[in-house]
Amino acid sequence: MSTDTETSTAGHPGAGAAFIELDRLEKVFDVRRRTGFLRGERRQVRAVDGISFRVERGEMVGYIGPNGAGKSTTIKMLTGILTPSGGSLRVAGIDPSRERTRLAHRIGVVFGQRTTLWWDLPLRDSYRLMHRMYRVPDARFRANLDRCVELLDLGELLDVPVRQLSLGQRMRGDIAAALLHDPEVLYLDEPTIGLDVVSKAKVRQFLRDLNAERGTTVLLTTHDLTDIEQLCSRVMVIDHGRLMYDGALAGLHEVGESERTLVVDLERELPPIRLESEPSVRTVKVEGPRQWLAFPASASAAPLVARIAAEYPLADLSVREPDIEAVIAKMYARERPGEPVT
Ligand SMILES: Nc1ncnc2c1ncn2[C@@H]1O[C@H](COP(=O)(O)OP(=O)(O)OP(=O)(O)O)[C@@H](O)[C@H]1O
Repeated sequence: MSTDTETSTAGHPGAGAAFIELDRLEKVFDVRRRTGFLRGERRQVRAVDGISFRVERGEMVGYIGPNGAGKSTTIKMLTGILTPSGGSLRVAGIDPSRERTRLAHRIGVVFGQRTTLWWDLPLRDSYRLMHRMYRVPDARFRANLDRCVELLDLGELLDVPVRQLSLGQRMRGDIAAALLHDPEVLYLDEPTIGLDVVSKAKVRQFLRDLNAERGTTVLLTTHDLTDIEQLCSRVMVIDHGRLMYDGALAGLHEVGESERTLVVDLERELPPIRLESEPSVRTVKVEGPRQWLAFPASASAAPLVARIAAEYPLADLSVREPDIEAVIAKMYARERPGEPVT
């Protein structure tokens, strides 16, 4: 880990500054649009519109919102790729856009949709290049690589060119690449997108262990609320560049009145399920022996499943999580647009 003196004071709760600190951060893009021959108009897009928050060292925080909400723009400013138009920003006491190279040694980034690996090289060679680029001491590099190879199950893949890897294999390869230089903070942009259930579970378990064992701070962007549920004690929701909510996931479900759906397969076609003891449960759709029941996302599915199993001939069932867009749409319906809910 780094011996930088700034971090030793900046990272501790109560010592004044948080590990990541945004104060009324803004990013405005100038966009030109052609409206006709030799004619165009200029427009400003406020991608990030006065966002303030603090993240303490070792926190795992979800950063979610619909498409175009401003998540990637925030992460790009946190890494120093983009310079803010207004407000201020510090990561480990460093201003990212001014000292991007110094910060690069202390952060790791994974973009689910793009790879930082060399397409034509085997994973092993990409890692060797990163070893040189980040000037990681040999012993530390080997220890980090061995650990990632073991926990992310990369042993068989090290000599395979990146372009031949499946999406899940490539994602695990990218996560390892982001961690070889021992970053103190990891930004993950959709790390489980397109992965199957087994790969998702593997990635989530790895991130949990990383956070518990090394205290790595994690900021996670995802459209999958299960990622947040399983990894983050705190979630921030943004929309139209503004912070709409900052708190526990359960609180978000309450504020958004979001619902999960229980998909029930009965052994035969029956009238819509009615549970006298569960007034908050509604049967929203029936198709042959399959029925869809909506229930509050903040409630546990277990008692509901037990009731159905006791009263109906149950063949199979599954639970569907609400999607982020639906949760936020409901938040909008209740709150005035643009105002943080907490
Ligand atoms: N380089 C750019 N030039 C102009 N506008 C941009 C640029 N980058 C982003 N934007 C705009 O800023 C807004 C926020 O985009 P951003 O990529 O941060 O959203 P996002 O929350 O990451 O969305 P997604 O979930 O789709 O990745 C959008 O309206 C987008 O069109």
